[in-house]
Amino acid sequence: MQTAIDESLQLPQIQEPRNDGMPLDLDWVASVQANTSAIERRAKTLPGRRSVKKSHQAAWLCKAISCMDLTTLSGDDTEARVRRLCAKARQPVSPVILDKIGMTGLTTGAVCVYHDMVPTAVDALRGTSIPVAAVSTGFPAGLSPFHLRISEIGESVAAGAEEIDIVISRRHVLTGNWQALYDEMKEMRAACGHAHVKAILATGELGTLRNVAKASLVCMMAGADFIKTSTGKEPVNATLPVTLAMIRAIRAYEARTGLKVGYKPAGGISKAKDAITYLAMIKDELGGRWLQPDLFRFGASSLLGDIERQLEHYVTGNYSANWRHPIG
Ligand SMILES: O=C[C@H](O)COP(=O)(O)O
Repeated sequence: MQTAIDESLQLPQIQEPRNDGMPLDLDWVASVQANTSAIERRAKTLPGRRSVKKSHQAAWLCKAISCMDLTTLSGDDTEARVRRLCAKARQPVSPVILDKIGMTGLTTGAVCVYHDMVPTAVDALRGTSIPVAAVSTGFPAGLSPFHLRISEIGESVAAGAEEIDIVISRRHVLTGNWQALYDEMKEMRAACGHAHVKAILATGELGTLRNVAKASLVCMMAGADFIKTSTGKEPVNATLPVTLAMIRAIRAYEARTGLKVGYKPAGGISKAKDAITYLAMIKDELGGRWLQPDLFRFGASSLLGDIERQLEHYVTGNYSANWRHPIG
């Protein structure tokens, strides 16, 4: 039993130039449109458009794992929980199952934790190439004093985080203060240094898809390596319409600058079939190159459990109980 790896899932990873951003182009921002009803119509058709079965489905699910920021962001996180999460990131699926589908060396794309847990995660992932992502800048509201948000980034990087998920000030979007958003993002990107920065837009709090598209563009102009939908703490987190608005902004930015920016839907993605819908949408709208962990991540705390159940079903014909997958 071998996974039929679709060619697009296996593209050799080419090192992309980092997005260093560009001067803020307010005319471009002002011209951004988002046709909400057309986007919503298209998003509705997506779940039924592509049906992948059996070995192809197993391959797509392994791809989803390799592009996952396995996350714990709870007030009651402990070092022990983070160590268990990291063990899961190293070996996300039982070796017996992976052996049966002919897959080796599978890990998650990263582990994502609060700043306080970065040293524990770095220690637990030593000897692997799995990066630690830290949510910094007063996550999730992003309303702590700006100088503290900047120093939190520096501390997370010093503690070993290679990726920093920052939260933007939603009020800059809601008041149309694009200059303030650009300046804030640019300063945060500079504070990250060599660490890659994911800009969390908190799209559920931005009001309109047009705002989402504009905020995406401004963050990319200011040098975001990734744009990310949500903290997971807003009332509405990742959705397909928001994804379409954001990835079309990524496409427009690449067309204008030649630079590829990554995309991270996060919050509320917990089903394997939803993960496949997202991957298919990315492939359709941005192309197969984006189906690699340097350009695409799921931010998810419970998706891995459902993917494991589906892979186990593929191999054994039986579904395991949820309690057998307590982490991820
Ligand atoms: O960035 C990741 C999110 O906080 C995870 O959200 P989730 O717990 O709904 O999967």
